[in-house]
Amino acid sequence: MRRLFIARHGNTFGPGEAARRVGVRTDIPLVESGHQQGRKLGAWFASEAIAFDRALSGPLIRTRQTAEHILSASARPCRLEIADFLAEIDHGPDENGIEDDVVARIGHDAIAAWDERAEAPDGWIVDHDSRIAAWRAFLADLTPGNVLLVTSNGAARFALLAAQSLAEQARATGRNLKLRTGAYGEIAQYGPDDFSIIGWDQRPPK
Ligand SMILES: O=C(O)[C@@H](CO)OP(=O)(O)O
Repeated sequence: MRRLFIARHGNTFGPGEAARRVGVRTDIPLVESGHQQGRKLGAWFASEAIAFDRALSGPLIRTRQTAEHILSASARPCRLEIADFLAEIDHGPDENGIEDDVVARIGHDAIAAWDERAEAPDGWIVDHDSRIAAWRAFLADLTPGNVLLVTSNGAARFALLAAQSLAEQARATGRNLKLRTGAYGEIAQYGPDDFSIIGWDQRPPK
């Protein structure tokens, strides 16, 4: 069996700072609470005796820093691989825009379509088919073990659409595709299209 742990990086905005739609063109580091979230994920996986046989991160600094925190808490840390398919999307005219301004431009329904069905809002640059193809290529490797993937909110959701059994489970549970910062999803893989979503958007307990 293969267990996939798909984590979103920690916070990139400090207390009192307005959240912005940061994408692939906005490479900002974690803030202090984001470092704490990374350390917390690492401590949680270590406490659950989950060590990783493979670890991948998107190229952005926020994902790499989070992955490094997780691996440094591990009893058996593996090498961190940088994987382009885990890179964040491009928010087009909304890139690095304050969330309230983005909502004013595209509306709540467009955000809901993105979070529920990965339908990109007008102007965002998201190659839906290539993203699904890249996740499929990754899921075709059935080597048993635990794999950590640290990525961004816009990129992680395509995992749930890349296999029929995952998409069906996500639909059946009415699961929102989104991950909060410092949260992760766990997927068990038993065969080429035999998956079980164990959890999604869960954060380590307090
Ligand atoms: O939700 C998003 O669109 C972005 C944040 O604006 O996510 P991430 O920070 O994970 O790139």
